[in-house]
Amino acid sequence: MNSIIKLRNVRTAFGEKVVHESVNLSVPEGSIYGILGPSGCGKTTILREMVMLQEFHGGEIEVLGHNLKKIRYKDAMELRRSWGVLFQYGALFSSLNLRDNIALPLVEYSDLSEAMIDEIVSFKINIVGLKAEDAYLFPSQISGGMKKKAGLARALAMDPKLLFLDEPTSGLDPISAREFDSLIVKLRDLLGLSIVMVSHDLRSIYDTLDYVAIIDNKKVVYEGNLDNIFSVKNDFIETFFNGIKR
Ligand SMILES: Nc1ncnc2c1ncn2[C@@H]1O[C@H](COP(=O)(O)OP(=O)(O)OP(=O)(O)O)[C@@H](O)[C@H]1O
Repeated sequence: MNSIIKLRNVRTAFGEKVVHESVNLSVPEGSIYGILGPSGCGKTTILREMVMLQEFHGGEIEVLGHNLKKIRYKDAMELRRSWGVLFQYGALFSSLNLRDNIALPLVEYSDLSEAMIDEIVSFKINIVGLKAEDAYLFPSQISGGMKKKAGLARALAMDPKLLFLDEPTSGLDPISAREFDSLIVKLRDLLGLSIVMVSHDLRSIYDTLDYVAIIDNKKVVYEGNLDNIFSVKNDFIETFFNGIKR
C-alpha cells in the first residue's frame, strides 16, 4: 500500500520538555487515519508538523513524496496548496459570509474568474450538505454543525488530495457529530481523499477510522486497525476503549 505520509523517528521538544522521542507512523493513501492518545501526548503537534506549522527537532517527515526537512521554499508553497486543514480553532472569518469564507483560498491562491469561483463555491457548499442559500449567511447566524461544514467546504476549496482534521466533532451535539462522521466517510469515497484526523470521540473513531496511531509515552505504542488495539498492553488503550471492541 502506498503511504501518503511517513514519519520516521520524529523528535519534538519545547525547551526542556520532550513531547515526542521517536514517533514512527505511516498513513496509507485513501485511508481515514486517526491519531489518538492521552491529553497532552502531542496529537495536535504531530498534525501541525505534518502541515509545516510546527518545527520538529529530529527524524524525518515525508508528505506526498516531499521530505519536509529538505523541501525547497517553492515546493513548500506548492505542497501547502495540496492539502486542506480543518483545525479545532480554525474559525471562519466573522466579517465574511460563508460564500466569501469558502472562496478565500481560491481568491488567494488562484487566478480564477469570479464566475468560476462562484461555481466552485456552490459545488463545495452542496457536497458538504449545506443549502445554496446558506452561502449568504454570516458565521454568527449559523449552528455549530453548519460552521464545521463550512470550514470543511473551505478546506476542500482547492480540491486537496489530503485533508487534516483536528477534533472535527468536538463541540457538536451527538446528532450533528454523527452526521459529520458520515459526511467525512462519504467525501473520502466520493473525492478519493486521504484523511488524517485527531479525535477523542469514541463513536466517531469507530465509525470513521480505517487505521489508528496511538501515541503515549512520547512514541507510537500501536499502529494498525481498531480490531487489534488490545494486542498491546497500555493503560490509555484499556481506559479509553474501556475493554469494548467495535
Ligand atoms: N508552542 C508550544 N510551546 C510550548 N509547549 C507546547 C507548544 N505546543 C504544544 N506544547 C506542549 O506540548 C504538549 C503536547 O501538546 P498537544 O496540543 O500537541 O497535545 P494533544 O495530545 O493534542 O492534547 P489534547 O488532547 O489535550 O488536545 C503539551 O504539553 C503542550 O503544552
